[in-house]
Amino acid sequence: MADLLGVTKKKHKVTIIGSGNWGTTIAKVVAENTQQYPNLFEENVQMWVFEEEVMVPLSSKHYDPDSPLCNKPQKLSKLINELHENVKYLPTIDLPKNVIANPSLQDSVKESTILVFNLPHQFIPKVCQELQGKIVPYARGISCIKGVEVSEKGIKLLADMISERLGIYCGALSGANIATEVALEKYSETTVAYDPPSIDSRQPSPTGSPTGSQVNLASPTPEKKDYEGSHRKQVVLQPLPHDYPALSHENMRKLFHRPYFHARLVDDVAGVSLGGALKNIVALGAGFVDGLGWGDNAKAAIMRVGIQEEVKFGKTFFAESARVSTFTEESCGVADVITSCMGGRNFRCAKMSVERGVSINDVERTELNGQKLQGTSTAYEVNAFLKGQGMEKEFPLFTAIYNILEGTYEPADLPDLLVADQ
Ligand SMILES: NC(=O)c1ccc[n+]([C@@H]2O[C@H](COP(=O)([O-])OP(=O)(O)OC[C@H]3O[C@@H](n4cnc5c(N)ncnc54)[C@H](O)[C@@H]3O)[C@@H](O)[C@H]2O)c1
Ligand SMILES: O=P(O)(O)OC[C@H](O)CO
Repeated sequence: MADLLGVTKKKHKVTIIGSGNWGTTIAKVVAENTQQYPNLFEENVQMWVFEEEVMVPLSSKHYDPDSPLCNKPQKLSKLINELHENVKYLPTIDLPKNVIANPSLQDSVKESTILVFNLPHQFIPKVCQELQGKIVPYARGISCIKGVEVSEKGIKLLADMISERLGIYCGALSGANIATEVALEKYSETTVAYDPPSIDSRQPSPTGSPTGSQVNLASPTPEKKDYEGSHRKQVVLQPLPHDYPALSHENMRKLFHRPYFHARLVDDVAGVSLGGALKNIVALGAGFVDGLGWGDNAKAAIMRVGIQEEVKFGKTFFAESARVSTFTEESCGVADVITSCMGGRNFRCAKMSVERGVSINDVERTELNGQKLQGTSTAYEVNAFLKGQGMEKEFPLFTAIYNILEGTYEPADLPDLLVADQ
C-alpha cells in the first residue's frame, strides 16, 4: 500500500507466543481484528505452539473414526491448522482460518513487529532466551501473562523482564477474562497498558525511512525509582521504521478491542501487571473457603482483603509507577478479583483440593488437562519477596495462602490468620 507521497506502507505482522487456553483465545481475538483492519496488520496471525502429540477427543465435532487424523495422536500444530480448533486447550471453539499454528518459535516471530506474550509465566525466561537476536529490533511487545518474577535482587514485572531481555518495549494486557467466556464471545472488558515510546507516534518522514535515533526506554520521563529490581533498566529502544503505521493507543486498541471484548487503554503497565498476578493468590483463598462450604460472605471477605493487599503492595513497592485507581477502577483490578474468585481455575482447583482432601498440585495435574495454575507459584514468589523485606505480617492474606499451600496452616485457620488485618 502506498501513501500520497508514494511511500510503501508496511503492515504490522503479529505473533502470539503461546497457545494455551488464553493464548489461543487471544489469537482468535487478534485474528478477527487483523481481518477487520487490513491496512494496519497482516491478515495472518502466527501462533507459536509448544508442540505435543494429542488425540482428537470423541467430544470434538471434528471427531471422525474413519479419519486418519483421529485414529492416532497427532501434532497439535497440525490439528490446529487442519481443524481450526485447538482441541486440547480451547476445545469446541472455531478459530479464524488466519490463525496459523507454528511449532517453531524462531520462525513464528520472523519479521513480526508485534509480539503478544501469552503463556504460563514459568516458561518466559526460556522463551526469552530462545528469542534473543531472533526478533526485529524494533518489535513491540504486549504481555498477557499473569505473574511476577522474583529473584534475590527483588521483584520484577514480566513486561519489564521481557523488555530487558529482548531490548524491546513491552506493555501489558489483563482483565476479568476467563478465557472460555471470551472465546464464546460473551461480553467482557480488559485493560491494555501501553505507554508507547514517543518515537513510535512521530509523523513519517517524507522518505518514509527510519530516520529516528535510538531512544532510552527510561526517558523522556525520569527513571522510575521503584523497588530494587522492579524498575525498568535502561533499555535502548530502536524506533519503529516510519513505513509502519504508528503503534498509538488507537491502533493498539484496534488490535484487541472486539464488540464482545472491550479494551480500555491505559498507561499503567505496573498496575495492570500486578493486578493480574496478585489476584491469583486471592482466588486460591476464595477457593479454600468455598471448599469449606462457608458461603458467599466468606468469599467476599477474602476478596475485600485481597483488593486491599493488592493496593498496599502497589503503593509499597511500586509507588512511582502503579496507580491505586488501576486496582480499584479497571477490569484488571477489582473486576478480575471478582471473576477469578467466582470461576477461575485457581479458585476451582483450591476448592476441589479442600473438598477432596488432596493437594492443589494433584488437582491441577488430574483436572486441568495440561493447563497451568499461576496462583500457586505466585504465592510462593510473592512470599519469598515479602520474607526478604521482613513484611510477611503486613500482608496477612498473601502470607496465609502461602502457609496453607505449605501445609503450615489449614484453610479453616484463615479467619484467625486475617485477624491481623485491622
Ligand atoms: N486461561 C484463562 O482463562 C486466562 C485468562 C487470562 C489470563 N490468563 C493468563 O494467561 C497466561 C497463559 O495461560 P493459558 O491459559 O493460555 O495457558 P494454559 O494453562 O491453558 O496452558 C498451558 C500452556 O503451556 C504450554 N507449555 C507446557 N509446557 C511448556 C514449556 N515447557 N514451554 C512452553 N510452553 C509450555 C502448553 O503447551 C500450553 O499452551 C497465564 O499467565 C494465565 O494466568 C489465563
Ligand atoms: O483461571 P485462572 O484462575 O487462571 O484465571 C483466569 C483469568 O485470569 C481470569 O481473569
